Amino acid sequence: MKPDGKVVLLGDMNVGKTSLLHRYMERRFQDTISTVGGAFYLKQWGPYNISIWDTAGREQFHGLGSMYCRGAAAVILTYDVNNLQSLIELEDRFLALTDTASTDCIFAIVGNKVDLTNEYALLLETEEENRPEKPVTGCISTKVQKQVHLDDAVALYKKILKYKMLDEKDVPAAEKMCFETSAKTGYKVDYLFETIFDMVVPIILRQQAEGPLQTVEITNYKSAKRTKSGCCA
Ligand SMILES: Nc1nc2c(ncn2[C@@H]2O[C@H](COP(=O)(O)OP(=O)(O)OP(=O)(O)O)[C@@H](O)[C@H]2O)c(=O)[nH]1
Ligand SMILES: [Mg+2]
Repeated sequence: MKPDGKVVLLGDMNVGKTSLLHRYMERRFQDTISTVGGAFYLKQWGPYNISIWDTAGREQFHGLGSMYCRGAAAVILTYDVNNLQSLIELEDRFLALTDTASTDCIFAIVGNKVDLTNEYALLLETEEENRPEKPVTGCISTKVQKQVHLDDAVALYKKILKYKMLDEKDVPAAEKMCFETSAKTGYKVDYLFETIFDMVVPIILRQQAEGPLQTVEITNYKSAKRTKSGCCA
């Protein structure tokens, strides 16, 4: 079975791409090992099958990135809110990989590991209804000042629009496409993926109306046979 649409997670090593996807699909957080190559999950969304690709952030796998992005309907650019360099890398190293994505690809910018910051308690209070499954306890002494603020992500989003020569009027607003998450606690993880899936549906419809040419995916012919997740290291 061929997926109807494709979502790709990109970002530096250690920012938590695998953990985010794992949290969303498996509903838990556990130790990860640094990703080699790439792997994907299939998510049923209404009548559609969406493949969500987890990529390797390590430099030596960089060349694979544009292959994974081929025909993508959405790209989730992920950084670590406690690591400014990881945001800079998105612009310097990862943005160009999205040249192979679908022409109407949507972009989300995600700052992960927000649970480690001293702002997290406040975020929880103001987002009462989005509380994680389990309240976070302890570790207060290890909380740190956030290094990257939402404004920085919004600024990057605007740079992406420039790079893609898109008009702000024609795309979702920056504020809507910049997220802060915690794969560890689950904070905003469902919200992130489900917002993206909803936005991907019209792109799938458009891709299907235009025929398969634009979305041919060499990468998953073999592994797509598997129902849950595959690996093509
Ligand atoms: N506190 C905290 N730790 C996290 C979070 N997400 C991931 N981590 C930890 O950060 C480390 C890296 O997470 P991964 O999910 O493997 O990172 P990755 O982006 O997939 O890294 P590569 O596969 O090398 O590109 C692991 O030790 C995770 O347990 C989070 O939301 N909060
Ligand atoms: Mg990984």
